[in-house]
Amino acid sequence: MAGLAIRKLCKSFAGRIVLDHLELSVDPGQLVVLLGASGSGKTTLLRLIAGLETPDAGEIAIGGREVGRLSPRQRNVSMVFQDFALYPHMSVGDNIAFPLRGRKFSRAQVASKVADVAEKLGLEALLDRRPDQISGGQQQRLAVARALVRDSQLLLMDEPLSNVDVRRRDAMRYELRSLQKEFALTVLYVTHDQTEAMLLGDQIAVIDRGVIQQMAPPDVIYDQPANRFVAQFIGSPPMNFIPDGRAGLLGIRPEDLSFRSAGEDDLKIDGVVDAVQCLGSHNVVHLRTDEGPVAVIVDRQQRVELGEQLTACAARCRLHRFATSDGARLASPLI
Ligand SMILES: Nc1ncnc2c1ncn2[C@@H]1O[C@H](COP(=O)(O)OP(=O)(O)OP(=O)(O)O)[C@@H](O)[C@H]1O
Repeated sequence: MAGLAIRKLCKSFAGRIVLDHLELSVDPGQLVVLLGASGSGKTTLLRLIAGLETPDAGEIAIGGREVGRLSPRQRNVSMVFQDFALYPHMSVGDNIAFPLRGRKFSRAQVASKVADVAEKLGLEALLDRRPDQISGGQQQRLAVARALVRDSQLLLMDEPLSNVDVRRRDAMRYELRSLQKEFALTVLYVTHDQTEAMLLGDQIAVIDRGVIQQMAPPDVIYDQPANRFVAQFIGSPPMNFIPDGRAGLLGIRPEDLSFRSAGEDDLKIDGVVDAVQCLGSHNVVHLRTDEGPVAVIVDRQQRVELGEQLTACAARCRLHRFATSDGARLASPLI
C-alpha cells in the first residue's frame, strides 16, 4: 500500500469552516488513528480523501500522486464504515469479488483473485456463507479482503467497531492490528474513543475544530501533550489543571498524584474528599480544593473516607505546564 500526504486542506459547509489548513501524513504500512470529538471534521476528512467531497483548497497525495482531480474509483482507496458495510444479501465470496465488478477481469481471473485473498485471510471455508453467518472478527477480515482484492493504496476506516459488543471489541482491535502489520496496510482509522486510539495507532492525530492539534505515537501524546486540549482529551479521568501563578496552568495526571509525599520539593494540594469511585483495578478519589476539583488514582487497599482532609502530592518532574493564553505546552516547571 502507499503513503498519504495532506497539505493545507480546507473545507467549509455553508460558510462554516470544518477543515482549516489541515496537514496530515501517513507513511506506507502505518496505522494512524484520527481521534476527535463529534463534529471535529473526521468523517469530512475521510470523504475528501476518498473523493466523495471536493476540497475548497489544499492538496491530497496518495503514493506521491496528487489525487485532487481524480474520481473516487481512480484514487483506489477502500473505505470501511460502521459494521464494515458488507452486502448482507451477498455471499462472502461475492462480497470479496464486488470491488472487481465493472473492471476488465474475466470470470476466471475474478475467481482466482478471490480464492487467493480468501486463503490469505483464512476465509476460504466461508465463501458461501452470508455476512450474518460469520463472526465479527471474520467480518472484519472480509472487509480487509475487499481492500486487498482490488490492490487498494489506502484503507480508510470510520469507526468500524462502534457497534461491536464491548467484550468482542478488544479481540477485534487486536486482530485488526495483526492484519495491518501482516499485510503492511496503510490505514487512516477514525474514532472518538481514546482507548481505541491508544491501542491501535502507530501514531495518533488529535483533531479539534478542523486542525490537527498533535500527531505523535500514543506514549508521546500521553506523556508530552502539545497543548491543553490534547492533555485533557486523552486520559481517564482527565488531567487535573490548577493555576500556576506564572500566567500558566499546571497539569497533573491523576495517577501522578498520591497521598504519600515522597520528596520535600513535591507539589502539594490540600483538599477534602468529595467522592470515591471504585473502578475495579483502582479507586479514583475526587478532592474539593481551593484550586478546583482534583482527581487522584489510588490503590483499592488505601482507605479513604468521605469528608476526610487530605494532601495530594506530585513529584515536580511529573508536572505539565501550559500557557493560559493559548493552552500551548510550556517547558516543565523544573527547567
Ligand atoms: N454535507 C454537509 N453539509 C453541511 N454540513 C456538514 C456536511 N457534512 C458535515 N457537515 C458538518 O461538518 C462538521 C463536521 O462533521 P464530520 O461528520 O466531519 O464530524 P465528525 O468528526 O466525523 O463527527 P462524528 O464523530 O459525530 O461523526 C459538523 O458540524 C457537520 O454538521
